[in-house]
Amino acid sequence: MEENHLFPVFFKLNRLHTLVVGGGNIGHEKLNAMLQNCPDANITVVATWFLPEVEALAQQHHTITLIQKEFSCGDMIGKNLVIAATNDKELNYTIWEKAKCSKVLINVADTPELCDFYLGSIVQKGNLKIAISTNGKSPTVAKRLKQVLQEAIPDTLDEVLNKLQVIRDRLKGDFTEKVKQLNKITDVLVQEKEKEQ
Ligand SMILES: C[C@@]1(CC(=O)O)C2=NC(=C\c3[nH]c(c(CCC(=O)O)c3CC(=O)O)Cc3[nH]c(c(CC(=O)O)c3CCC(=O)O)/C=C3\N/C(=C\2)[C@@H](CCC(=O)O)[C@]3(C)CC(=O)O)/[C@H]1CCC(=O)O
Ligand SMILES: NC(=O)c1ccc[n+]([C@@H]2O[C@H](COP(=O)([O-])OP(=O)(O)OC[C@H]3O[C@@H](n4cnc5c(N)ncnc54)[C@H](O)[C@@H]3O)[C@@H](O)[C@H]2O)c1
Repeated sequence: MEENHLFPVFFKLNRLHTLVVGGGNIGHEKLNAMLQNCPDANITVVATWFLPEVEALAQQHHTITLIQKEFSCGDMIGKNLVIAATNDKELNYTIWEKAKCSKVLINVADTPELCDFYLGSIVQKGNLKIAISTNGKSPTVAKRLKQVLQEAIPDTLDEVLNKLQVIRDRLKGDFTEKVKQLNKITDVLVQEKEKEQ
């Protein structure tokens, strides 16, 4: 079976500065995805025009800056991540070239081969977050799987996480002993599943 070699990480987008080039459908989709995960994400959107939905997001989130203009190399200065989401493939390629020169990580929405990272489909339940990737094979399947997992994971799991955090903070002993105790307490989570089988 083919393998997915992507390595998932969870970025703190309020501590980074992201540039999105393009404020149309895809710019909006990517902006929305970031804000649903991190409402105070620090994002600058550069585009020649913006969808009203993008303008509305900028109104709701004061950490979003919209700059109406054509992309220029200077836009890359001080950015950590870039998403190229214009409808101009050549321009997206130029943005990729500039990102490479500046050593900035880039996602080129219309060209997976040029992407340093993909956005995942995200399941959210309180403190729990699961990121899904299909290796770029089918974002639609990623979305469907997200819906299935969103339903299947009980809301009470967040209470479990909070209680475990209290226990974790109270546990005494050295690191190995703590890990042993936490594994013992949470053993029931896997035992229940084994009983069903
Ligand atoms: C997960 C999600 C995150 C997000 O964007 O928030 C995401 N795409 C989502 C939706 C979605 N995207 C597309 C459709 C239409 C149906 C279809 O094609 O299936 C739908 C479904 C819909 O909208 O219902 C079209 C599409 N997408 C890409 C291309 C380019 C290409 O493949 O060449 C094209 C064709 C453009 C064209 O044909 O013109 C590329 C990428 N899309 C990815 C992520 C990355 C791979 C993720 C993975 O590994 O699975 C990757 C590689 C790069 C990236 O964008 O980061 C989000 C789920 C939303 C949710 O969870 O609700
Ligand atoms: N990755 C994905 O999930 C995904 C999904 C569907 C489509 N796509 C691809 O994404 C691309 C964008 O599609 P769209 O529907 O958002 O297009 P769109 O026409 O809705 O928006 C294009 C945006 O690019 C901006 N733009 C164009 N030239 C510019 C310039 N010189 N400087 C600054 N901004 C400029 C426009 O101002 C506009 O905001 C398409 O190539 C499409 O194939 C990707």
